[in-house]
This record gives sequence, C-alpha cells and structure tokens, in this order.
Amino acid sequence: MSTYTPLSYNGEGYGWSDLDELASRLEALVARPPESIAENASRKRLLEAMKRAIPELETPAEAAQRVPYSPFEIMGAKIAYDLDLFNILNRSENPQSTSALAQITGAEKELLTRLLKFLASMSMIDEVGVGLWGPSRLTGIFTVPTIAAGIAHHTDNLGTGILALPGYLRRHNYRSPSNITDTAFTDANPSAPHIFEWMGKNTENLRTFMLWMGAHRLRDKEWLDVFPFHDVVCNGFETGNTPVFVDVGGGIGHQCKAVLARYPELKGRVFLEDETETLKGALPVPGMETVAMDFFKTQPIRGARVYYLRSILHDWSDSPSRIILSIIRSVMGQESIILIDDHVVAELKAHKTVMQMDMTMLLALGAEERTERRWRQLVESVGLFIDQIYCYDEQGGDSIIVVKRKKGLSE
Ligand SMILES: C[S@@+](CC[C@H](N)C(=O)[O-])C[C@H]1O[C@@H](n2cnc3c(N)ncnc32)[C@H](O)[C@@H]1O
Repeated sequence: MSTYTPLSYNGEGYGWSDLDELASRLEALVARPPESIAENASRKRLLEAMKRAIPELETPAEAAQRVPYSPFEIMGAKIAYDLDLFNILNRSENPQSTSALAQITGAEKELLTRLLKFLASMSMIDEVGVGLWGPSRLTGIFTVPTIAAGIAHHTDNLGTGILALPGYLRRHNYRSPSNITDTAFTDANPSAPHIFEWMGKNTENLRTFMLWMGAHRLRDKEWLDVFPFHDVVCNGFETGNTPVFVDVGGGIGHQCKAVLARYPELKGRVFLEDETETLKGALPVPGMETVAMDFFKTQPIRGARVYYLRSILHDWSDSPSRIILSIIRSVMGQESIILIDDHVVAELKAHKTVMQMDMTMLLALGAEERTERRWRQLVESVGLFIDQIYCYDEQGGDSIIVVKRKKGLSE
C-alpha cells in the first residue's frame, strides 16, 4: 500500500522559489493568452506538461477535490447546454445580468445564480462582476454544434452506461464482454437490445450522436493530410463510372464530403452506406450517392477502389468484425483496398485520448480499441493483410490501416 509522501524540493529538484517563478509565468500566460490557438508543438507540449503536473503536485485533499468531483464538469456543461447559456452569452454584445438571463432562459433567478457561479468556477463562462456574466473561451467552444453534441452524447446517451460500468464488470468477474447486446449500456438501458437500436428509436439521441461523430475525432491533422489519397486513389485507377470510394457505415457523410471537397479531380462514384434511419439525416453532398445497407448482411458495391471504414471496427468485437471484413473481402476486385480509419493503441504508455475511447467501446459496445498486434490478428484471420499504417494523431492513435487481400485465397 502506498502512502502519501509530501514532495520534497531539496537537492537537485525544483525549489519552492522555482515553482513561484513558473507559476508567475503561467499566470501571465493566462492573463494574456496567445491571440489564436492553433496547432503548435510547443503549445501541445506545455499543455501535456501542465496536465501531468497536476497529479504530481497536488496534495491528497486536492486530489480528493479533483477526482471524485470529475463528473460535475460535464453535469454543469449539460445544464448550460439545456438552458442554451453558451449561445446566449456568446452572442451578447455586453455582459448579461442574472435577472436578464433568468428572463431569457425561464430559470428561477436564485437557482440560476448558483448554476452560473458553478459554471464560472470551471471557466465555462466568465464572471465579469457580481451578478454579471459574459463568455469565456470555453463558452465559444461549446457553441460549436458538433462539440456541444458531445456534451449531450456523453450525458443523454452514454451517461447511464458510464456509471454502470464498475457494477457490470464486478458482476461479470472482470471478463471482457464480447457482445454488443450485453454491456454496461444495455444493463442501464434495457429497452433496446443494443445502443444503435436504442438510438434508432430515439431521434434526438441519434441526432446528437451523429453530430458528435463529426467532432469526436477532431485532431490537428485529418487522415487526408497524411494518407496519399491523390496518388493511391485518384491516380492510376480505372475510374469512369466505377465505384471509387465507398464509406461503409459512413454516418451522415462527413468523410465523403471531405474527400469530394479536397479532390475535385476524383473520377468515379462515391457512395455513402449506412442504415436507412441514419441516412435520413445525410448531408446534402453533390456527387455523393447513398445506399441503405446492413454491413453484416451485404456489400452492394462490388469492385470499388476503396472501402473506407471509419470508427466502425472499433465498435465491434472480433467475431462481428470478421463478418464485416469477410463480406467486403468477397466483393473486392484486383485493385480494391480497405482503408480502416481507426485507433491503434500504443503498446507502451498509451495516451488518455485513446484509452478513454477504449473505455467507451467497452461500456457501450462490448468492443475495444486495438493495438497493432490485435489489428493484424483480426485482419489476417479473414484472408487479408495489413500493407501499411499511416498514423495521423499520436495521442488518439488515429491511423489509416491499409488492408489488402491475400493472394491465392479463394473467395
Ligand atoms: C461510430 S459510427 C461511425 C460513423 C462514421 N463512419 C464516422 O466516422 O463518422 C458507426 C456507424 O455505423 C452505422 N451502423 C451500425 N450498424 C450498422 C449496420 N449493421 N449496417 C450499416 N451501418 C451500421 C451507424 O449507423 C453509424 O453511422
């Protein structure tokens, strides 16, 4: 059992005066942050260091304030989302009084005061003066519809499952689930056999999930920044009227849209495939054709250059994943490839970004994020092989895994 030892700053380590200086510099940074926050290696390094510093520097009392209260952050964000506070404050030209906000939102003033103070204490809004509120940086971020949808998804869709996971694992003697119909989510939401059917029956929940799909993997780089799409797909493939890009389980078409926008030279047909209910919300994208399908039963487009699977196989344990891949394999032509756009978990010191995704898969779908070794096992078990892996985000392990058919195997 480990006991708490207060940090000692003697010897060669930092002294208290060094920490004071570091704190002053950070305070100055907070007071005058860079004008625009964009991809920058130094910024990312500093942020990572600050996050890692917290569990190293806090006392037990501070840790007790942080970890047990961590669900309160999303709870507060969801209340603000429901009251539309982020949008209201972000579009107001002047700070708003509590009375004005009570009138706009319909919330009782006394209660609203407490909620606003709570939100300000977490930097989600700015407490400009006593009873006076304005937007903070986070307020603006939470007005982005896809990011706001993430707040709704993790409360309305996943919230009960998140809280149910410890009990679920205890009751299952800490064995990996392998079935989407037997998860912490289904324990907490027995009204449907699994989460996708549950969301299919709840239009608003499906809408927030689909919106969130447009942001949950927002990274500094997109897959198309790293994968040589032009060389591999636009060049040298007999196109004309042939299918060139098939987004299998592509949701509402974010990636078809991105491909068509970035590669106007792309010849051939682009297909968005998903379930009928999901396709009802498909984005209007010129050049994108929609095909309703069930990827466990069929692959209606034969001989396409690319079968693209983004965030699909991580939703499923090996057995259903093998069905999805085998069906695609059976319609692949000589030049077809599968692009799996998913996470590859580092064997050592995987980042929180990918590990919290792994826990999401565990609790909601009885599935997992895979290491490279696990990906190879999976694809090789159905007569395919991994040709190359292009990682485009280290923390998330986001990668394009290029998969081809093993030669000489019959269909
Ligand atoms: C995690 S989402 C990924 C969506 C999209 N690829 C993206 O990255 O934004 C999983 C998708 O699989 C679809 N899906 C689930 N079961 C399916 C099935 N049996 N056949 C076809 N699509 C399915 C869902 O509707 C959803 O759009």
